[in-house]
Amino acid sequence: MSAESDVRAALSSERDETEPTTAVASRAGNAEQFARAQRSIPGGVNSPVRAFRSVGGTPRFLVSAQGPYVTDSEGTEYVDLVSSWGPAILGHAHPEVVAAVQDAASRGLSFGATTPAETDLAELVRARVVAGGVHPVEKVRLVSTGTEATMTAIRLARGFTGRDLLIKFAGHYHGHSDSLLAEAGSGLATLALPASAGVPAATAALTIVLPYNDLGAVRKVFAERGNDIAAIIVEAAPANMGVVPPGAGFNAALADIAHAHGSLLVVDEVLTGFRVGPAGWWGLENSGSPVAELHLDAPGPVDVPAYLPDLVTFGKVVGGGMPLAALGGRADVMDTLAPLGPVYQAGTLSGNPIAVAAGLTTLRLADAGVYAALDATAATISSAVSDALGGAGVAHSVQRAGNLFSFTFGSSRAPRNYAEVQAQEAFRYGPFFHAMLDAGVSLPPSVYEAWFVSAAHDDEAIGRILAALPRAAEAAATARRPA
Ligand SMILES: Cc1ncc(COP(=O)(O)O)c(C=O)c1O
Ligand SMILES: NCC(=O)CCC(=O)O
Repeated sequence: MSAESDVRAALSSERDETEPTTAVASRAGNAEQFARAQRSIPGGVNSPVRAFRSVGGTPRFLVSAQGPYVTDSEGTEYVDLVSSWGPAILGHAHPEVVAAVQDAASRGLSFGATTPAETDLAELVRARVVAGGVHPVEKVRLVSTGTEATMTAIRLARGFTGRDLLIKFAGHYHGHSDSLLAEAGSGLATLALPASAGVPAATAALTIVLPYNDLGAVRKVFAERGNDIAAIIVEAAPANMGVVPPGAGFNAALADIAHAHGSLLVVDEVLTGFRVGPAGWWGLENSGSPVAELHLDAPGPVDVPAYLPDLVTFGKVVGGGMPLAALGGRADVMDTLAPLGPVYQAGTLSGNPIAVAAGLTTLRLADAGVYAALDATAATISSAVSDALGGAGVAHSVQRAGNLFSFTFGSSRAPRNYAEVQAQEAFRYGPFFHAMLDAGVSLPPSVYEAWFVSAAHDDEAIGRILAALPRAAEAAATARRPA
């Protein structure tokens, strides 16, 4: 008997009767997997957005992913429009990224010490975030999740300004730290949770939630409490209540208002950063791109004033599919972080060498051709979905922010804030989603999430999506409002 089979025998003698072996487990179907997962994991998921709660049915248990496809434990392949919620811009398991990860792993999984490669990544982030020769990201710190990046950014803003109040916008999601969960988008929107239990009232009271795209509301709060406000935090282009692009000049006005009161502007590019363009949404807004394409509400090209964020947060693409995120910004603010300054932030796995290798390789590969492919694929798919819905008589609007897009049902008027998003006929999405899934296309399991394309979505993958649309649109058309 080999040592391995000894260990297996010992383990199986301790195993409870219902617990399958790994070999059986990986062959079991999705329903069986879900039942098993729910016995050991709350709700069977490690992040609520995976739970299919708003669309119903059984989550697919994925075992592999390659290019534009994911494969579940039943061996069914799906064209993937979740892309790991954003990171997979090159498609899944890009060979060069996998090779970089394997190479890094062979040299050690984690050192808990400084490495040359993490400086390479910090330099690359600084260099890429540029418009008109201006680099707003002067210094960078690497962390492991987007949640940590925004949590650290607001602590830093509070420490730097010596003020406690924060402004966030309804429907924006910045991860799950206590200060940022009020009226948050993403899974809280999907589950219709106004906030999270467990956040102390005293903490929640320091976050002022305002309606999005409403500068009057921002000006009013600053007029009343401007001297106590540490920062405004805003999704660069919101994509966690579906996609709701900022009105023309909105972000620039936020910067002006904050700066006029000695507050900071924290622009959250965890989702948009290095996905919507090489320099993120800030880069698009400030690089002379045709503004009408960015701000769908604008009648034509608009002269959007340039603005500078004080802090910017990154996640998802910057880690190339590994747990890595970052915050960066003004050197004087960033240097308030320990060990130089009094604001503490740390992490056993911060700047993990394998994650850094994945992020560096992904960013190096994400060239102009990749962004052109993402934009073209997003345009093709979003127009085709809109045509199919229109053909089936489903009133809807398409929202786009660069290559991010989503749809709202029930009206052709594009929503501009969370209240307008919530007023839609969300019940049409579940049947639409399941018709797509049955046809082998995996969409985000919530109407409140953006769709994510990759540069690996080729004609074959796009063809499969287009072929699935007529029946899905029909399913949306015939959906009935729940009693
Ligand atoms: C805009 C934004 N900020 C922050 C986060 C939190 O990132 P993470 O899930 O890595 O904690 C997300 C997504 O999850 C996001 O979309
Ligand atoms: N747009 C929503 C997310 O990216 C969140 C992913 C997660 O919380 O698992």
